[in-house]
Amino acid sequence: MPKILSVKQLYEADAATVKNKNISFIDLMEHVGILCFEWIHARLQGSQINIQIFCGTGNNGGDGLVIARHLKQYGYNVKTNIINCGNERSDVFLKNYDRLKEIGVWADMITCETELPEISENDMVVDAIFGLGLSRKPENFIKKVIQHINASNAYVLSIDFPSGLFAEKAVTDKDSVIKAYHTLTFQSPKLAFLLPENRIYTKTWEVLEIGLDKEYIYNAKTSNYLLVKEEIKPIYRFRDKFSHKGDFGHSLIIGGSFGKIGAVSLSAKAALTMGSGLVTVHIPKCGYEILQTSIPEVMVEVDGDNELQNFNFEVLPSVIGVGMGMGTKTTTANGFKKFLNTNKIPLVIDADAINIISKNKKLIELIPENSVLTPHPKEFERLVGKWKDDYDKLEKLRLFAKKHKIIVVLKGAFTAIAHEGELYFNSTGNPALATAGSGDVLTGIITGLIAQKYHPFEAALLGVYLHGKTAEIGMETEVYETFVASDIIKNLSGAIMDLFKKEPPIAESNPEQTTDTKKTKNNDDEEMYI
Ligand SMILES: NC(=O)C1=CN([C@@H]2O[C@H](COP(=O)(O)OP(=O)(O)OC[C@H]3O[C@@H](n4cnc5c(N)ncnc54)[C@H](O)[C@@H]3O)[C@@H](O)[C@H]2O)[C@@H](O)CC1
Ligand SMILES: [K+]
Repeated sequence: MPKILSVKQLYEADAATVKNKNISFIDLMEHVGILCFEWIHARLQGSQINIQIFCGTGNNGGDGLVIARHLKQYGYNVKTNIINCGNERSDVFLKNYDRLKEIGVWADMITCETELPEISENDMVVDAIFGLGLSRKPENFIKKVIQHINASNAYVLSIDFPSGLFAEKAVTDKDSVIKAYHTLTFQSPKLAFLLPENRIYTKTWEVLEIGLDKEYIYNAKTSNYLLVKEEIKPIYRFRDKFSHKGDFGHSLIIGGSFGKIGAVSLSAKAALTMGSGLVTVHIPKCGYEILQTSIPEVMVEVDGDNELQNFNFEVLPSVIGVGMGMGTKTTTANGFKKFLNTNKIPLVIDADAINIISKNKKLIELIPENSVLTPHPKEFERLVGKWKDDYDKLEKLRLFAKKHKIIVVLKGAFTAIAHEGELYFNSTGNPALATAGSGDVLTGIITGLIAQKYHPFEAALLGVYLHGKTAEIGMETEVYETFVASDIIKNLSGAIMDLFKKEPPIAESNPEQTTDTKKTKNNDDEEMYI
């Protein structure tokens, strides 16, 4: 599983690479710079637009100088600007400064006194001011340069990080961070790119595999992972030829109220389509005919007139998905509490069931171990209270799931799945999933998987991944707006088939050979290399 490494680990990986691969740091930087150059060259194809490179004086700036040299040697129109306000310069920055001079290019020094260079909106800006080494928020003159770049409307490509964005803590001054169109980041996905509050700093991003020491990375301990196809594929289980429906469990979907029977229908249909052997719904009487007519494969039990009150189901399910469209009326809340007091069956808890629990936190203790909760951020906030920033939110998520021995699926872009102190960020999906009923379908999918004896944690990983993938498949023929929750169910089959689609062969990254990048899909409409 791609690990999300910390800043400390990335520096250690650098050092381990230099030591174990017998490569100097300057050669490693050359390799990295060439990868970035190739990325740009593949897109510009020799186009004579103006490229303005802004370099700091650390190693991120060093990367910028390597990129500038290679672009220049390929005949591009490059202007290199060095932000020259401090006294510190890294060795490899200085070496690359000399190498640029050797091909006859003198970089422009922008000091605190000089005018800022003009940037046209037709220029391309390469931002190599700060990367991993950002130690404080950019201020004064450097902040002015950043604001100047942001105001230009030019296409900005950031190297490793949008300058001014911290890798591991929240931004406190939004005006001191580059707003990039795209970021080429090195070796590991960065936690900062997965947080909604940072979405304004880079529209899209991708990871360039720069060939850092594999052994170091293999042994590095982390509690944050990006969930990609390679890790999901082995979770999926093929069916045995002699299997029968009894092998695939019985899902019970509990929820619905007058006017909200659709939510249960979607969950039930999703559980069924995901492969649950049997599906029963337990709903108020007002939904009986709707369900019997709309999904003939599903069995129906009723309770209460317009909302649930007794939770007195008769079937013996393998798993229960509960809460969708259920409402939070006192009668329903009381029935749900009684149910929690006696229930021992694993649960997938969503929507109003989460809201009822939030209003009476003692109920959390009644949730069976290894149950799955699927809140969206607002529901999660009702459960755990407000957070300071997105980093704080993730820690709350990690602790909450661990403390209660449950799995929490915090929905959103890069849905985070928390289990035993670890976080898994989903890489599939797009804004098409921001549609009514999308969450109800996810609950149904996870319920249907648990019914088939997937461990609830595996069911959450596989379910979230497939749910996201359906929207990517949908965008082959539709647009975000027209994609609806039923389309998720319709595309489930395609999402599973996609797990086994052959990818084009991928070359290993090696600092001595500089032509490869590893590819995987991510972000809304860009490809991510990992
Ligand atoms: N980790 C890796 O795998 C590799 C990293 N490389 C590059 O090296 C970068 C890290 O280089 P460095 O450690 O030199 O760090 P940076 O180049 O990100 O910045 C460090 C310099 O900026 C100064 N600084 C930090 N915050 C400042 C602020 N707010 N105002 C003014 N000055 C500030 C520091 O004092 C230091 O001089 C990476 O981001 C990447 O671009 C690559 O060249 C090679 C491989
Ligand atoms: K940068």
